[in-house]
Amino acid sequence: MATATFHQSIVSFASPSSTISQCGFKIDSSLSFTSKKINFCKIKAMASVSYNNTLLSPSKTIPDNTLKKPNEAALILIRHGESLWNEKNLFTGCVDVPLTEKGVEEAIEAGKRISNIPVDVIFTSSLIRAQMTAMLAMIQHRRKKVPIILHDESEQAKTWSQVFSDETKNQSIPVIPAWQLNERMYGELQGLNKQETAERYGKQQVHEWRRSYDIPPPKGESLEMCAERAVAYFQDNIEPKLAAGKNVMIAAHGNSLRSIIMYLDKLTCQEVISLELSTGIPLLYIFKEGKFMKRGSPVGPTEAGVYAYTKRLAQYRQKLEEDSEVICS
Ligand SMILES: O=C(O)[C@@H](CO)OP(=O)(O)O
Repeated sequence: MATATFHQSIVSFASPSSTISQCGFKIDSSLSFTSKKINFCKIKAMASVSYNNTLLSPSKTIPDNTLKKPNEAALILIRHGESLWNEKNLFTGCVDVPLTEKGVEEAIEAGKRISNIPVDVIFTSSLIRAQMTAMLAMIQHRRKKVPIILHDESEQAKTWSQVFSDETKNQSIPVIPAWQLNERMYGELQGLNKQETAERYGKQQVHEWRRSYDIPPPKGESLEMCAERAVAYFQDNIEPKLAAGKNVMIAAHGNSLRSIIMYLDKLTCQEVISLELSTGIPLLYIFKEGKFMKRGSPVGPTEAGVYAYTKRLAQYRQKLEEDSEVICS
């Protein structure tokens, strides 16, 4: 399948897992998503209209790097490094667990791989494993700008975290946490061991909960429901930044990123099922003239291939264009 071939070198296997805490929404209200079926084909059409509109007024800011050209911006996606529950093979979802030592190393390694790619703004989920990953990765960056988490949960939080030097602000990168980028809420599976759950309910059932597009785990979110909030957030808050020429990094989770990649790569509901993301592997896209172009995953900061549009990717893109009529049900 095209998806599997394409992602061969940059993505891999499912990892372990997760509980409830800071999803930013209540289970009941999240379940109301089920009634609103997402139609990616429709979203795609709407998105290209808005890209075109936005690009009529190019960015006014002067880029401070060589990669950026008018109407062009880099987008880096990174799944958090291994978490303590990944290590224990527990369903994690929105439970807020930190990285393991290996996860810390993965984040640092990811940072080295992207250390030559400019980053103007960082979006993370509200979960610590994504935030740790973003911070550790940025410490490796060549520009040595300081990533600073923006706290806008209250007026006081905003006021008390103000910076009063323009020079210092210039040497900083805003980090915007958003619950919409959180991992898929795994409902009553959170905290359960994946292997034991498969033994109890059957491999097939657990595979369906984990990888089907529109079947939610008990009292949790399906990928479709996760996509509904993650893609909407991406369109409303991240695309405008890219259209304005800002280079963006997103540190998030296996499933919130799978849904965003589904949107960026125009994957069908069938194709996204076989898309797996490894922990701590950065993926680079170039946003240009209203389109997202996948550039692969930098193996090292100077890897030439990252900056070229490879034949394989071109063929994949062509196939996606040919298949663009596929309707997601
Ligand atoms: O447990 C989870 O939250 C996720 C990611 O680790 O697991 P899965 O691979 O089943 O999507």
